[in-house]
Amino acid sequence: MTHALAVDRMSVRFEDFLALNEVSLTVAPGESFGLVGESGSGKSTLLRAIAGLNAFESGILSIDGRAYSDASRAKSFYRTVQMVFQDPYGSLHPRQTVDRLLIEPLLIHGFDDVDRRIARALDEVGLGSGFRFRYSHQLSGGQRQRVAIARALIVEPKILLLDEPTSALDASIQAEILNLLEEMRKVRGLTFLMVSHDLAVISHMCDRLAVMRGGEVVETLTVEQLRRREVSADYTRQLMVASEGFRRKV
Ligand SMILES: Nc1ncnc2c1ncn2[C@@H]1O[C@H](COP(=O)(O)OP(=O)(O)OP(=O)(O)O)[C@@H](O)[C@H]1O
Repeated sequence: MTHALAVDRMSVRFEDFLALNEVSLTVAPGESFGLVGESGSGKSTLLRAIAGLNAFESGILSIDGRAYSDASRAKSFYRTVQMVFQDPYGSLHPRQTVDRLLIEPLLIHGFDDVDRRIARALDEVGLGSGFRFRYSHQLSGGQRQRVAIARALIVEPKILLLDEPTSALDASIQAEILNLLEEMRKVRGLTFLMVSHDLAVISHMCDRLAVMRGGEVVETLTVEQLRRREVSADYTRQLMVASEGFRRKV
């Protein structure tokens, strides 16, 4: 089977600092794969390197069996792979209308039938056409993240890279956005690679996960193994205890 996404011994260096050290993982078509680990462990760096936002100094990235060896990405790459960032306030220009934000990727990728696609995208993310000519700064955090998801999905990608897509949102809104993403994945048969610091979110959303520490993958396991506590690395156990301790306090 061809993997939707495969990373083979990928390393990323920022000057003297090795932020990613020979990281390997594979994600099957339609799978949802999680990345967890303490702050600074390299989760975002991995996503950004896949998206071409950071160069990687060695290793191979394959998407649908096609290999990429550096940061250069053809436009067609972004029709297949889209990224949704943590902070919808930072990722969407505040002085642009929703219409403009959605039209841009359609024009870049040469789509026609723009009006119909925008209407459909807004319906799909639960906003509706009433939002089309609103400015991004007039929207709530949850509404902005819906626009960011619509913007990513409007070019009909196969893979979504999700970098803490709900952690900047209120707890009540987080579940709505996670449910929307899960619904989109099912309806469109998408593949997810998703970063979260929250093991409960990963366990709800993902099939498998990799635990990262210090720029390396400590272990890869299924969510079922995580639930049954069949983990082999002490570090994964520490993460589980930390997240349960936090949950008991709230
Ligand atoms: N552009 C950069 N220049 C220099 N160092 C960087 C750069 N981007 C990330 N780093 C460093 O690389 C390491 C990994 O950062 P990264 O953002 O990938 O961690 P993370 O696991 O996503 O953390 P968090 O959960 O806090 O977002 C950190 O030590 C960070 O300071």
